[in-house]
Order: sequence, then C-alpha cells, then structure tokens
Amino acid sequence: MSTTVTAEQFLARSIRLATANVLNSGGPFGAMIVTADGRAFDGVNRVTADNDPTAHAEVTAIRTACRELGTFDLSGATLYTSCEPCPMCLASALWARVERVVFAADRHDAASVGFDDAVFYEYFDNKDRDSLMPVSKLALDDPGAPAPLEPFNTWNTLETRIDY
Ligand SMILES: Nc1ccnc(=O)[nH]1
Repeated sequence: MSTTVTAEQFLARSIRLATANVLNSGGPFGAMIVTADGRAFDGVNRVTADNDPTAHAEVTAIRTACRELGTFDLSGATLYTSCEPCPMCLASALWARVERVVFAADRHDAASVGFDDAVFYEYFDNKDRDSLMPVSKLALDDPGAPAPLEPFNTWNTLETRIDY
C-alpha cells in the first residue's frame, strides 16, 4: 500500500479547510503549501477575524510555511488552494518562489458569492485602472529631499546584503 499523498488529496484538504473555516468565523478559503520533500502547511482566510485584509488563505499558508521552515524561499513547493489565487496571493507566491499553483474553484466562482478577485484581475489588464485606485509617481523637488534611488544605491554597495 502506498502512502503517497496526491495532488487531488491536498486540494481536497484545502477545500475542507475552507468549509471548516466558514464555521470558525473566517472566509470561505483554504490553502496548503507542500514542499518538494512533502512537508505540508495549512492556511485559512482570517481577513475579518483578524481585521487583516492580507490574511488570505494562500498568504497565511505561505507565512506559516516560511516561519516553520525558517526561510523566505519556498522553491520547489506547490501551493494548493480551494480557489484561484487573487493577484496579491499570486504575487506572494512569486516572491516566495513557489514552483506551481493548483486551485479548485475559480475567480468567477468567487465573484458569484461577492468576492472581488475578478475585479482585481481586471485592474491589471485595464488601461483605465485609475478609476479603481490611482497609482502615481511623484517627483520630489525640494533640494533637501532624499533621492528615490538612494535606498537602492545603499543596497547595491552593501556587501552583507541578502539577495532575494
Ligand atoms: N482566493 C482568495 C480570495 C479571497 N480570499 C482568500 O483567502 N483567497
């Protein structure tokens, strides 16, 4: 008998975490990080429970895995999630160097129960994105203002820096 846990089983567990989380005052999302050597870390949505808009299930799973493993680099890991990751979670997975993402429900399913995932995806496609949230570059004209590149120059010259 094999004890190998399959992708389908990790995804099924993510869905069960999501449902259980609803009954525990959380949003209907669950996720797991599974490392290349099979260590698994759960995450559930705690946005309203913790007043933390970044506490999506996927981010919570990434944070838990990184904390427990003592690393900021999840290279080789898979992110399983009960619902397609939003742009924040996709970016978080990219920064964590997650190798691949597997999801069950999609952004349109999330939209059908009032979650804004699809709207936020459109934000990145939309030329008129300023109508949702303006993002602008601002020049600092005051002679006493720090140069925008000052932090990068300092970073570049630091021999003890930890690249990521
Ligand atoms: N995909 C997701 C959307 C919203 N919240 C979550 O935790 N996950």
